[in-house]
Amino acid sequence: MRAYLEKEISASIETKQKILNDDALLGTIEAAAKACVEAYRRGNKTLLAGNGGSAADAQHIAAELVGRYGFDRPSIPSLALTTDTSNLTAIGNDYGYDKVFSRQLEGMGVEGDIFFGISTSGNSQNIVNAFESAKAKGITTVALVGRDGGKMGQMADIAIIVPSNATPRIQESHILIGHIICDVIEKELFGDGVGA
Ligand SMILES: O=C(CO)[C@@H](O)[C@H](O)[C@H](O)[C@H](O)COP(=O)(O)O
Ligand SMILES: [Zn+2]
Repeated sequence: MRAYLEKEISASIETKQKILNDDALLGTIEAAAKACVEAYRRGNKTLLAGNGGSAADAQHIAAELVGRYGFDRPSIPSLALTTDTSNLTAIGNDYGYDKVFSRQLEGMGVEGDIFFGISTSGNSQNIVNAFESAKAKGITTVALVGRDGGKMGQMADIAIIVPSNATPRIQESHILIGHIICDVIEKELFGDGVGA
């Protein structure tokens, strides 16, 4: 058992070490954080969606922004499209599960917003559809994905592709990256900034 636990923890660290060593990948995280800061400065918001564990990540990130991440400051607008069971069940029932995020995005997203689609495969159809709706509305798309990036990695304005094929390892890196982006947004908008 102990050896197995050590192997799993090492695999998580190795995935994060690969991110740290990948200059281009760090550049995509930086680009996403900058896009969010610029969107907030012009009065826009962020929207997020994912399935399963990635739904939890979407909600977690939105809550860091609306509530607080590291220090007290005004609320930062962010909406997870995974939380309203009336929307999810009505849209799923009437239009199909593959429309549960795109329909909400069409109703609540406005030009200049940022939409984060979170998926380990990059191929969840409800997020692929939401990316199409986002593009039609002038909403910037950020893919937080893994493996080869999937369809979302090809479609997104900014594709953050975690270098792993293991779903849990990809998710662990997604929340690390999500936390860092929240931290940068908070410090750039209401703190001393994070430097160049
Ligand atoms: O958290 C996990 C597995 O670690 C699961 O709940 C997982 O998120 C679900 O199977 C998702 O439906 C997978 O979708 P995706 O990451 O390919 O978009
Ligand atoms: Zn999981």
